[in-house]
Amino acid sequence: MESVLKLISEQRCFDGRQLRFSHRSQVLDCDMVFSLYLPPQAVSTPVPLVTWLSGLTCTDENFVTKAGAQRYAAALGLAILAPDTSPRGEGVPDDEAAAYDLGLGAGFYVNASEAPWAAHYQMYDYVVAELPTLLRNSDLPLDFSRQAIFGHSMGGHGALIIGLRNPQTYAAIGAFAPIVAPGQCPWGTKALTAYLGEDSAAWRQWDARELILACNHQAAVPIRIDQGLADQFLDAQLKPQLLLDAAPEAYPLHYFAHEGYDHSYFFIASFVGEQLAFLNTHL
Ligand SMILES: N[C@@H](CCC(=O)N[C@@H](CSC=O)C(=O)NCC(=O)O)C(=O)O
Repeated sequence: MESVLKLISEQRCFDGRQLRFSHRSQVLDCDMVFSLYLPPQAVSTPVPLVTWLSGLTCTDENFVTKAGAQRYAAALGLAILAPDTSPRGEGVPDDEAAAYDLGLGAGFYVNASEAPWAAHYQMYDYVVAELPTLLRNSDLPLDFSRQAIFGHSMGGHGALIIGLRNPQTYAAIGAFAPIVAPGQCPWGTKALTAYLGEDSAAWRQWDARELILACNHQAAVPIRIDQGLADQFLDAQLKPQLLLDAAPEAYPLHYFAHEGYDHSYFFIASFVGEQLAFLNTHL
């Protein structure tokens, strides 16, 4: 049977393979592209899968080209899946003012319920269900019984909500400078209002702070957060203290604050090895 995943590029990297695929997405109703790093170990055995979610304005390529994660993934024997951050293409709506924080490049990893977004902006279902199913149905050497998820900023929010809502799938969560309470920051309230409507009760299932307040701590998924203290978005958008205050003392939430680091991929590249090592201890 012909694969629904079309390989569009392949590069050798740290003795593994950096791959890029295109495919039709049914849930997003558009064509999509994603990246997948396979470490050298994948030649002989299925490897654990770590999903990376990028932030506002990104495609699948920002992480692949800027984070320097492949060196660590190769050493640890981890595959890294990097999806895009929103649906794209003809007919997919964007913000009327083409703002960077809504619409294209800003899917927020939620399932939109409001027009005109709902027809395409179903990024939660895409990341949690459709993309893993496509990978399972391919012949790629991935071990789906060992998965973790991490991300940056909007993607850190995505990793937190997806990991917290699916403890049976993801063994650990990592986040760089995440939006921890989208219902309490300008980026989040703008996006959730557009995608989910004015009623903030509908936002709770998409808000990491609300999820950690409500979660069953017997099934707590370990979390590592890295946050730069020179991050330009720290006080207005990210507000990590809201999550730290909401989590019970016993929750396995490990928070690392880093003096002098900003919001950029230079920060991510500086600590991606530590994040992957943390995720790997739970796989
Ligand atoms: N253009 C905006 C800021 C956009 C930005 O900083 N995007 C970050 C993620 S922010 C949260 O989700 C990012 O990862 N950018 C891509 C990159 O390669 O750096 C502005 O100017 O304020």
